[in-house]
Amino acid sequence: MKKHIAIYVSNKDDKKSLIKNILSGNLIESLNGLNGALFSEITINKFIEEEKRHGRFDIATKNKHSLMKSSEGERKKALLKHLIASKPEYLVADNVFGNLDVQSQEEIALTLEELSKSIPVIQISNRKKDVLPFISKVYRFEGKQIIPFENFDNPTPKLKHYFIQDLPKPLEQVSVESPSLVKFQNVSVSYLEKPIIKNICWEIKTGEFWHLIGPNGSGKSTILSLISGDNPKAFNQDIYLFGIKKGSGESVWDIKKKIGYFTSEMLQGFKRSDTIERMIISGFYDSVGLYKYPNEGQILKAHEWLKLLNMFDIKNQNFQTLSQGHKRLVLIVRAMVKHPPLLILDEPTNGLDDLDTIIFSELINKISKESHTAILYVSHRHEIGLAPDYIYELIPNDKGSIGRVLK
Ligand SMILES: Nc1ncnc2c1ncn2[C@@H]1O[C@H](COP(=O)(O)OP(=O)(O)OP(=O)(O)O)[C@@H](O)[C@H]1O
Repeated sequence: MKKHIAIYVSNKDDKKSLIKNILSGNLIESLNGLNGALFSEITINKFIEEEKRHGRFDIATKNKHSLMKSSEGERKKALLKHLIASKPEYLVADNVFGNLDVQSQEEIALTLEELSKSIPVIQISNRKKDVLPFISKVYRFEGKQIIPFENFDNPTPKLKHYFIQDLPKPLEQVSVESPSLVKFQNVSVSYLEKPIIKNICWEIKTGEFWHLIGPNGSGKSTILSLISGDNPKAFNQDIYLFGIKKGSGESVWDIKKKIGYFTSEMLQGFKRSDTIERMIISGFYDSVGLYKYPNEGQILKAHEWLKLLNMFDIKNQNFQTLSQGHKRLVLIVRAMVKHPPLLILDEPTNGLDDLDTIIFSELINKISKESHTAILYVSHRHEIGLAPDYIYELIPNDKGSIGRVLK
């Protein structure tokens, strides 16, 4: 029998160096000299870069799309197939279930279990419940070594109120024409004759907290791009944003002013170095990075948010020195600092560890309770403790996904 292990990492650990050390054969002696493959978003991003820069399409998804045009789940499944075909001698599987719907999680777990019969699988996970059933031993990454994780089954300790202070009030209220922030009336989208969504009717009103769910490829990102992006498919559709019909004069820029946006993808390859304080202030200007001189009111407001995050004392520290979990909190506050009417969180907990997820949920619940901002949270995960008011579900269908309100 092969020895399959999991390495449980927190967001404070240097996962990249862990992966590098495993693949170089330095960390796990039995893998030394073997040819390993990496199943990770890191690998997907490398292939996407190849598509963009050199027009190389080494991996095609089930729908024969390039990775760039595929949904997150489609990319992941295609990558695993590609890696298995390359016959590696072991597999490092990182964040196995991130971005995957329930059915795809089961499929990938089965594929990995099958693979584990012929080669060793080294799983890297920051969620206890994600550890694969065939794994025989769990380790932690400490310093430059891995050590057995004693008491792995003990539950993550409960935190009591990480955020003590009230949510800072808005500096000035962003004005909207109507309490109806997003309204879709019979919206349908197809790509190259393939129907994606069909007759979607949905409304998000001021202050509401929505969770958008649906299997991989059901059209969640498509819906987001109709709201916040410049997806040309939005033309000639009955889409109303902040009370105004989309395409009737408001620029993408006008719309973006009213939306705070965070996706975990923002952290991938984000190299900009700026202080934590300046990162937050940049949220007043809808830019990542600060190119203007902020006024005193903005600086003081940013300080209130920094105090809420318990980061006031480190406000001049480089953003890049923060852990993955703390970087997320800063970027969510950056999206929220101007109290936008709508805050979009696209797969915000992908890659977040158990403890930081609890803190994330507390912040989002607090924003929902103590502000007028509506929240649109898009994720496959139902995080424990996170309390959306409503769930909107996309249900795949040959004629395009249909939608329904679940609660
Ligand atoms: N520009 C495009 N051209 C062609 N097809 C596209 C394009 N963008 C998206 N698609 C297809 O539309 C479908 C819906 O994709 P979308 O990304 O909206 O799904 P999703 O629900 O967000 O999936 P996931 O949970 O996997 O991220 C997918 O089959 C995808 O391949």
